[in-house]
Amino acid sequence: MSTDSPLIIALDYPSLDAALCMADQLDPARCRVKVGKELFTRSGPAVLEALHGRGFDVFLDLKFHDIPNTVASAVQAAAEQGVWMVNVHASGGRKMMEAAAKRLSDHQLTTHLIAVTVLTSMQAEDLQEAGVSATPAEQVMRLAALTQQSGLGGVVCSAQEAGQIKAHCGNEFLKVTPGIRPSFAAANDQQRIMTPADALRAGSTHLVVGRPVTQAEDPMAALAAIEAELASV
Ligand SMILES: O=C(O)c1cc(=O)[nH]c(=O)n1[C@@H]1O[C@H](COP(=O)(O)O)[C@@H](O)[C@H]1O
Repeated sequence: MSTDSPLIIALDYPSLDAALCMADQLDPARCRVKVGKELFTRSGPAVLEALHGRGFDVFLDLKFHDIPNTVASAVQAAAEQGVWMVNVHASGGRKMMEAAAKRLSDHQLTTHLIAVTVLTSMQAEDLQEAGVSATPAEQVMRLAALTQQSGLGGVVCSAQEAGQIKAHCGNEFLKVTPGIRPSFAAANDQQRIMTPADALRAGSTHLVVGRPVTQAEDPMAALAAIEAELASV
């Protein structure tokens, strides 16, 4: 099943059971789900099978970053398990991204391949410490352009950069934005944040939401509040 909703719920849980407990409250017609490093490392591919069996589109968020052949093979392995979307780190460079994109097209695999630009938990001083003198916005734009030139279909960025990416890379290029924080939620470890409605207005094509829903006292009420906010855009 696919959905028109831009929402992707991050199932950041320490076990398959906990993730499926949340998934069973969600509706695949109203959102997609994301499987990240903790859950996948604990559960393995079983979680993908379980979520696909429940009708969800799955974003496998393992942020591959390695030599071109290794990343291409990992992306192929993900796509062959039927995931809707998979990601790599754009800072792995053009050759790595081109190899991954080529591997999917050589095997007629239609999984969306996107690249993380600058993590939403980072701000200017974090980049400087890592030897990058550009501002987060400049670095995101540089990596988004490189991602598009390398043949990928979109990026992970913060919603604060989505508008500029839309202007330079077009409407079709996906802007998947974590760091979404409704007014009722805490920022946690996120730095470059935006509310759901503002993120959609800014040009995000997909909104990744984790703790504001999964750690809420009433997750379904939190999700409904976010949906109501998005309906007003
Ligand atoms: O690739 C990602 O999904 C990602 C990239 C990024 O820059 N920032 C980011 O937060 N994420 C993921 O998005 C989710 C955000 O979760 P919350 O902060 O709980 O809403 C987590 O699963 C992160 O791993």
